[in-house]
Amino acid sequence: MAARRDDDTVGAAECTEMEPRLKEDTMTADLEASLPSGPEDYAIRCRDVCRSYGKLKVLTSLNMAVQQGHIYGLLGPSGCGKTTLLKCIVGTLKISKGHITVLGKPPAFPGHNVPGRKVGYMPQDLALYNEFTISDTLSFFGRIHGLTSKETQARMDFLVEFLHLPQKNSLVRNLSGGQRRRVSLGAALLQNPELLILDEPTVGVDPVLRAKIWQHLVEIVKTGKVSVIITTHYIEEARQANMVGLMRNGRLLAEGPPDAVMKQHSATTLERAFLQLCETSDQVESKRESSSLEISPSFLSGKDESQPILSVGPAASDDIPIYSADWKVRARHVLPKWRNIAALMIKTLVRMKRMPGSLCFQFLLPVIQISLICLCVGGDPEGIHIAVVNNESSASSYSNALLSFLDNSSVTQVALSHSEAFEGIYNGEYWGVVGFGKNFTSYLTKRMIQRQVSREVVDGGSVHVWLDLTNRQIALMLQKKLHQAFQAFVDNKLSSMAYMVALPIKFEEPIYGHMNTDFTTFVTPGAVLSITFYLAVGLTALSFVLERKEGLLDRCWVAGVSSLETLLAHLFSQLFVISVQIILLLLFILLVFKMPNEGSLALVVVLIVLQGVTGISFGLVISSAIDDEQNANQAALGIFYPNLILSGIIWPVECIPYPLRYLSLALPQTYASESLRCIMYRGWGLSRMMVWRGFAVTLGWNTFFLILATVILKLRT
Ligand SMILES: Nc1ncnc2c1ncn2[C@@H]1O[C@H](COP(=O)(O)OP(=O)(O)OP(=O)(O)O)[C@@H](O)[C@H]1O
Repeated sequence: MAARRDDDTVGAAECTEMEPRLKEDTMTADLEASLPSGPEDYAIRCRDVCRSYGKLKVLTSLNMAVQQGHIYGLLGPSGCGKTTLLKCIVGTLKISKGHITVLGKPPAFPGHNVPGRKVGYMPQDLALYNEFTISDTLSFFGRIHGLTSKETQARMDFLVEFLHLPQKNSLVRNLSGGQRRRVSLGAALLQNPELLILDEPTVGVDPVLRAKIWQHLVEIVKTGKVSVIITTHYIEEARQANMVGLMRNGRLLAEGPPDAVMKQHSATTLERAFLQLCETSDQVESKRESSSLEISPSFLSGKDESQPILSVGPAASDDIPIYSADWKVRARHVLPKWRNIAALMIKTLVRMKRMPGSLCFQFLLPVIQISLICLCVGGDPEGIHIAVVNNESSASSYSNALLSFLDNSSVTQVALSHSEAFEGIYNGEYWGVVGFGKNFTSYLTKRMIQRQVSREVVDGGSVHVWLDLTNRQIALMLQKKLHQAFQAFVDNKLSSMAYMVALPIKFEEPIYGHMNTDFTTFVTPGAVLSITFYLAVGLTALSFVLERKEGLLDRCWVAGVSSLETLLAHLFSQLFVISVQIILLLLFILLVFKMPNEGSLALVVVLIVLQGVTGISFGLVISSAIDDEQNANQAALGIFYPNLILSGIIWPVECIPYPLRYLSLALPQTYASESLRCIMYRGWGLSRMMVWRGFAVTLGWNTFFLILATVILKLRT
């Protein structure tokens, strides 16, 4: 550890430097603290640090120095900016102005383990995974810090005893508020960090344990290798700190050893000294406001405000060194660490294991959805009532013969008189009226065997149909069923001579597909992609939102996990879920619903998996960009319907008018659905443009979404 000097005069000298700025409050500091000799002796140095939330200035030109091997108590009223300052120090918040060094380098400097193993951070929020046990929690952070399981176990045993934690296998969600705070403190202490940053660690902790925690902090800093910065609302407990910084309205009012601060204000308690400082500060403020014309320009400069009334820290104007790292270190810093990815993946899997109901639901949901689509969409309507007005009375008439060929499962015939039939269709009771004239049999026979017949014979020998066309699918089905019944009737009556009454258009065997291909066959490939995509969006859209809200994202970041590692870990663990979903989906559509697959099953699987990855990536974009669950849900849901409609999944793209069609073609599922249909129904491979472009578009969207999510996450942490 670098040498420190004990010098009572330095602080006084530095205070003297400030005299012109705060003449009326001249305070001769009687400082007993050992002062550092060089910049490397400071665990933390903040110079001219500014930070705002929108228009709200939270930190204004703040200067602070935490010496190596010291406990620094950061005190101040609620809302004065303590948490904001700590977040700036650990690098989870960016400062708008100024300079911060932590353990000798700026936070997040390449190759510097801050954030990382060197810092133990206990945020104000609990930032714990509720589904974890105490043991899971400490093991998770142990893995991230690269501790061996033996080391983690040893530290865990110590911390459980030291912090009076319950059984290691107790679930965090079942612990009391105070117990959770202690687990959170344990996670910060786990890897024996060089710098401990503790945001109100003693809230909700009983006085005995509070004293024990302070005793532990005092002990660990004794080695000189560990420094601690701690915020607390219990001002008096900070007397055990080597230094205290009293903060108000985003700046330090005073910084010095607790005894010196108390002596300065002839106060018997630190709390009293703090109150006096606040009063003095208020008086200075009001004096400055009332006699602003008499005050020297230097008083008015922003820098004055930044200087604590009592200070032992270095002058803010010290030269700021330029830090550099060679390209290898930079490259290593950017590259994701598999250790962290593995730790995060294990974390997700453990959480899944702890929620088996939710996991089963996730696995079964796609199967339920595709089953509903196959069962309910695209099939022929059944039990459709039609009114039959048959003016022929003979049982052997052609009308009766023809009606006997009508598919009874789809069409229910109701024999009625002409007036009843039309009254029924007008009342919405029937979807159609089928009428036969009284000479239908004789006229039809004439039509079939005579070369030339009158219009009256043609008309009388025709089946007359009046349809309710308000439901196109039902009307189309009735037309199809009547044509099929007539064809079957002709085949039956004329057998080999049936060709004589055939239409002059002949549909040969289809090149691809089957004569009786239904709408379900068209919908299913697109539906499979759409289900996979949206379930993946749903799985990930909230992942960061909740973690960010609970402070978990920040905590992991301070532990040294990068944005890219977080993204990749989410991607890989969700891949496991979507793989199971896809296997179940395929089993159902191919084996249960017997959808044809003429092409390569491997291509089918790869395309569906890639669409799942696109969904995950898109979910990650939502999750990175949006803070609030409701907004994230709305974004995921809001995009669902337009995408479904525009992707040609439920209706052909060819029906979409220009220029909307260009938008449709650019969407992730339009070409992909077409590609999947080509593979499954035409048996095509990757050499066909219609197949490979589905893969290309999907890969393009994957890359775009992943880069976008990484950039957003990086910018926001
Ligand atoms: N994300 C945010 N967006 C907008 N304002 C914020 C945000 N976080 C904090 N603030 C505001 O910044 C100010 C300082 O907040 P901060 O949490 O740093 O205070 P604090 O001193 O830690 O308070 P406490 O002791 O109550 O935790 C407060 O006025 C707070 O409302």
